[in-house]
Amino acid sequence: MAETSASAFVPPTRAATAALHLQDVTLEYPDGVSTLKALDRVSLAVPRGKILSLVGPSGSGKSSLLAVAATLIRPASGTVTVSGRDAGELDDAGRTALRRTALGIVFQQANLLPSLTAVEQLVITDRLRGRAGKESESRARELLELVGLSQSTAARHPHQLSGGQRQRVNIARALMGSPSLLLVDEPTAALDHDRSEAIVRLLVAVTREFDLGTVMVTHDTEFVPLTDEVAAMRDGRLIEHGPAA
Ligand SMILES: Nc1ncnc2c1ncn2[C@@H]1O[C@H](COP(=O)(O)OP(=O)(O)OP(=O)(O)O)[C@@H](O)[C@H]1O
Repeated sequence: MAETSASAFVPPTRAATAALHLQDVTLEYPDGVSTLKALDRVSLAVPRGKILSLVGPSGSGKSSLLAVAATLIRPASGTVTVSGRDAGELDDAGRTALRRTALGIVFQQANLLPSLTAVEQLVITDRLRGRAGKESESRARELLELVGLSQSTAARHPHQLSGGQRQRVNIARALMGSPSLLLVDEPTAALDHDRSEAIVRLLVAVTREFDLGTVMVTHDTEFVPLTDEVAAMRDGRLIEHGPAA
């Protein structure tokens, strides 16, 4: 898939509909007699069609931000809006539905089911959404091809795939639900230099292709300039946010 430039034009109306909008989000954990602020009044918007790198030292709050954006944890205060919907106004069932329809999550470990082929890993997510049939399988095959996996690779089980191929299956699986927001946690942690670069380039390409807002937590600052924006965290606070280049 052809990659477009990082400065690709985004029409103002589309840019105005953020895939993710955090406003004054604070998340606290109990810490002995006091509380620890894992997120301290974080405000951040990620427009559709853009990929943001989230960087910062260990313990700075990156995973906490992803968990709040994924609506897996409710913040103590502030608002989390995914694709125009305020997650704070939804009950558990509403948040689960939001995750299934608007969110794609790529965890650091692929967490693929050992007994399923690559194509089956994608099809099963459609079954969980109450969809099934031939259409699911053809969409799964298309997505696997789009992320660079051949039809024969699509028929393999996880133990027959390389780390980079497993990560590609992981990304394709996150795209099955046609999300508007893609959250990616350390996608290159287990990969060598060239495979890491290829995965970041792939994330940039799918961000464009599917008009996603993508947040990628990364320690690999070398590949940050391939993305659109960078946000840096320290001690639960967003200390910098601007163009990645
Ligand atoms: N479940 C929890 N209970 C208590 N404290 C937590 C919990 N999860 C995270 N923390 C604390 O919140 C802070 C932010 O942690 P978080 O995992 O978000 O950081 P991070 O930037 O993702 O770190 P890393 O790069 O090491 O993954 C840390 O001080 C951490 O110890």
